[in-house]
Amino acid sequence: MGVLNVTPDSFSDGGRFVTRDAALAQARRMVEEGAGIIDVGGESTRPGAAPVSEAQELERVVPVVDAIARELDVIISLDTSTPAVMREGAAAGAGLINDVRSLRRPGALEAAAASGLAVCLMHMNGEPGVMQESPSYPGDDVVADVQRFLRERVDACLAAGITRERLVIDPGFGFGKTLAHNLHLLRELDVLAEFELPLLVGMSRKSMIGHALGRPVDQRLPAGLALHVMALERGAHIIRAHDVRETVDALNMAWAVLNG
Ligand SMILES: Nc1nc2[nH]c(SCCc3ccc(S(N)(=O)=O)cc3)nc2c(=O)[nH]1
Repeated sequence: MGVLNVTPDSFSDGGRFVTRDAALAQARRMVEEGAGIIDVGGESTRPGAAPVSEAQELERVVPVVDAIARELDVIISLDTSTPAVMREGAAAGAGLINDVRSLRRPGALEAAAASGLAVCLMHMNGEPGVMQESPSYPGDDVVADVQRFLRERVDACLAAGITRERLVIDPGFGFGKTLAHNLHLLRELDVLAEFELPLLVGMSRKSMIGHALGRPVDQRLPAGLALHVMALERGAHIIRAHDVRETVDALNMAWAVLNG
């Protein structure tokens, strides 16, 4: 899954792909590099990010989804929590709703159900504005909290008529988690196999690398590849990354080892 931020303030590539043509060119490049999904996000959900209006998010996302759907043969994912973006993005040709808030906003569950699209449910502790301010978990057991949260969100989707074959789950690395929480979560990632659902992870350029190695955002690729290979080994099916070419090679090499 290639990351396409169409926001001016994204944490690692803010402002580079705001124009529709620049976004389409980047999507084309990621598909050429081997991306099977393009994740289009119009709201930065990095820690401390400013909220974005519905109109702004629609204006950023929908034209880009439309342009990609017209030109490229790739699954388009909507990185959004906004019902109107889910509706308009689906109409424009998106195939997956990737909601970091797991359809908890008013109207989101209904909009996702009505869209017929696949849905990724992701664990987040708090909201982006405050989630990294001393994150904590009952009994300091982040894994149990992620399992409990995802079970609850899966049940909410099933109750709303979103069937299991449309669901993807994600532990939400970096969303209200300390370095220790993120490392523990990756070490035990295979417990999420209990859901028997596709597993998505995204650790590309995130602060867990900065905290562990002291690397700035633009020097986190090697460590990100290591983390994503470990996630593959522990059962991840979809890897969300900025650097598609390098990630595809690392994962294909690891896959060759694992499957002989
Ligand atoms: N399914 C899914 N969708 C995602 N969308 C994003 S945007 C990243 C926002 C961010 C940036 C930086 C940090 S930090 N504090 O770890 O550096 C946290 C969150 N990520 C994910 C992810 O993982 N899954």
